[in-house]
Amino acid sequence: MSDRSSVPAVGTSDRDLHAFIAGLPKAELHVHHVGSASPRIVSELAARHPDSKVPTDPEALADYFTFTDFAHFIDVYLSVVDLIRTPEDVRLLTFEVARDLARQQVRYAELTITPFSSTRRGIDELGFMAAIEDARKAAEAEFGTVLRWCFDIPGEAGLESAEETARLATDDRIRPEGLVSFGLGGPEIGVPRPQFKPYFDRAIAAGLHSVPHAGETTGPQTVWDALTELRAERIGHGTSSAQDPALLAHLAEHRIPLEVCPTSNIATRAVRTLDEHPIGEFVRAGVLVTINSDDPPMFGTDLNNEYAVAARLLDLDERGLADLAKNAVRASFLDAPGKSRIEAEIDTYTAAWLAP
Ligand SMILES: Nc1ncnc2c1ncn2[C@@H]1O[C@H](CCC(=O)c2cccc(C(=O)O)c2)[C@@H](O)[C@H]1O
Ligand SMILES: [Zn+2]
Repeated sequence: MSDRSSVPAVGTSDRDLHAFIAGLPKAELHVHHVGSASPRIVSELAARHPDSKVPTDPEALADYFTFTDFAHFIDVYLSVVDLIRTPEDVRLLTFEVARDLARQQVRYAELTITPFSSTRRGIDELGFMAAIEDARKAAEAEFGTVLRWCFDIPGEAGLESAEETARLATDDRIRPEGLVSFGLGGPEIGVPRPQFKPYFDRAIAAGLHSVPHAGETTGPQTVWDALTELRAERIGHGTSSAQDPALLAHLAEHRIPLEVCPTSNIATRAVRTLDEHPIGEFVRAGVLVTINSDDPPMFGTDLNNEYAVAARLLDLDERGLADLAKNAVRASFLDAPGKSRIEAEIDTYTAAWLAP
């Protein structure tokens, strides 16, 4: 544990809370595969494919990852998608993302992957699936971090992308063993959720959980649509739910967790400032909140920093942070023994930290 001898005995300094967070065992439920490519991974991929417009120098990359709005973010995101061209690129990305998660004491992560974006760029579908599975098994063996997949439809790419994603997620000859859920991402404006109902129905019938993004860049009706049409079990972001008290009450009553990604919402300009973030309203309404990082290097954050942001916005101490970490474990699609194991680890870690 860290050196805590120089901090006051009463209360907790920010430095102490950061150290607590850094060692806290965590689950990450909302993080995108390509959006997790660190500057180191981006540089390595860009060096493999020097014709790309993505800068390799970390300082230039920080500038490149400054977004004017959500549409600009998606443009930049797709330029990084363009760097992933072979199954070996996919394997490298996946394994290195797991390494970055493990360093933050993430024990379990559901990684959102958009296979359509890779197969339409010419990567062989079976090669793609073999690459993520190979990385998943190697990462679990080397780091002890368990990875699971959410395949998401990039909604703006149209129903063709929905059909392709549903096919890849439900065909027993193709779907990877680590797949647990089915999602929907990308811009929401002009991409109504109900049109994706048949694809979610197929995925749910194949045993997958429904976890669409909704209410990130449009109003609460999108969240209602995700619940009623797509049978969402968790909501990606759900930020605009705060505008609808009946929706908040519904989320609380039905124990539908929100995957909150505070820094992402500022970086994409979905929310103006952190102080205006509705996370406090969610908690006060009794909604189960989980803390996530979305596209951490692109937003200049990581999961530990998101917990620190949450601690500030919700005025949490160590016990409050441990409860948040347990929320994510409970809201995950990990099996019951796996959940109990991580929850026990969180309790043991917190008790040892707080012991006099
Ligand atoms: N905060 C976020 N909120 C929402 N989504 C986010 C977020 N972060 C990352 N994503 C990812 O962005 C993808 C978008 C990809 C997309 O729209 C698109 C459109 C047209 C063509 C193609 C193509 O591949 O040719 C792709 C989503 O599928 C999702 O996985
Ligand atoms: Zn997302």
